[in-house]
Amino acid sequence: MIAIHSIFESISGEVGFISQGSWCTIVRLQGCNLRCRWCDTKESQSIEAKYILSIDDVVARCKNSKVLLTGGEPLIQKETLELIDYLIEKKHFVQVETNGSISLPKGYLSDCGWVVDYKGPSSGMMDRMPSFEEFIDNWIEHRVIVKLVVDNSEEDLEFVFQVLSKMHGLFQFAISPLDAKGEKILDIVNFIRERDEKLLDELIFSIQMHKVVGLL
Ligand SMILES: Nc1nc2[nH]cc(C(=O)O)c2c(=O)[nH]1
Ligand code: SF4
Ligand SMILES: [Mg+2]
Repeated sequence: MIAIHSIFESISGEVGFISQGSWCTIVRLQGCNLRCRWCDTKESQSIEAKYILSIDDVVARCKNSKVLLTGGEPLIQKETLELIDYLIEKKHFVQVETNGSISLPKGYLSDCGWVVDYKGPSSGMMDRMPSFEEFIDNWIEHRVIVKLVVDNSEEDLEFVFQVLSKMHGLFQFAISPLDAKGEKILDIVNFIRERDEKLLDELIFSIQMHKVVGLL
């Protein structure tokens, strides 16, 4: 059984393995171990679930061939791995958004794409992140985009530079500015360009398309 906040159809609104702008089924899992200052899904933080469903039931409700698992934090429930495996067995393409604080069990591999946050200063959750070494060790064998949700404050910009300096070449990186429409992207581009222009080659800049168009 698995705790679910909601299952709905929407646009894949952010950077990921399901192309931004594609229609997909979104499964929002209930419960999160973090409390980011700027969380945009506070209703999914509590572990009190509206729905406790069987894995079969969740899969039956995934109408689209593309399924995006988000939260909350999907990896606080061990059943999530079972859900991923079963969706893949049923021929869905699966993308999981996870907050970066939780490691996968050793030896667990799957065909899903992972969008893994590494939380920076503005989240207030940096102390919950693993070291860069642990993070690399956990994710290096998986299909991963590392997502940095940041604003254009000096400390967030410095953080972006530190993460890219330590882990560049190992993952694809995405920068998702805190304003859904991306007005801060230009400041972030200019900052990185001044520090080390080559780092821009590894970056995807993302806005939150579902919010821009007014979808859930
Ligand atoms: N990638 C991605 N696409 C989304 N589309 C709608 C979302 C939502 O949070 O409602 C969402 C989300 O959380 N992530
Ligand atoms: S990890 Fe995600 S769901 Fe959890 S508090 Fe942070 S933004 Fe909200
Ligand atoms: Mg979201």
